[in-house]
Amino acid sequence: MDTVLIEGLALEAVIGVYAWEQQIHQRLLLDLELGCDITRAARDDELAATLDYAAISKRLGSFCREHRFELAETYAERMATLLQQEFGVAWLRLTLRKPGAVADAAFVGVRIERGRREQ
Ligand SMILES: Nc1nc2c(c(=O)[nH]1)N=C([C@H](O)[C@@H](O)CO)CN2
Repeated sequence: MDTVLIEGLALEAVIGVYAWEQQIHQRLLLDLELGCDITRAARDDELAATLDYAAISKRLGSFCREHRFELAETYAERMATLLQQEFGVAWLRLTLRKPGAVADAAFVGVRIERGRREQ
């Protein structure tokens, strides 16, 4: 299966289990691998035949502006569902990092895979 990539997408979100975290915006970093057969897009040089990484990046930015959750897990799961439902993504691997959340770690976060990966 081919893959459309988005790496290091910086998102501003209200996230965190503590009350003070619900009062501020924090930066999240998102890496996405999106399963997609790019054969027809490449053959026809046609954006409409593939996943538009610019449109997806923009939509995820608006999603973060419209929602607030406590857990990284919740953001990850909800963004995966959005990608499946709004963009028809059959398989995805999503890594969500929360830089600076743990003082001695460069990143903390979650990684999930959803859907069935075709060969
Ligand atoms: N598995 C998780 N653990 C923790 C989360 C989380 O979202 N998932 N969040 C926090 C706090 O919000 C933390 O990021 C603030 O320092 C703690 N553990």
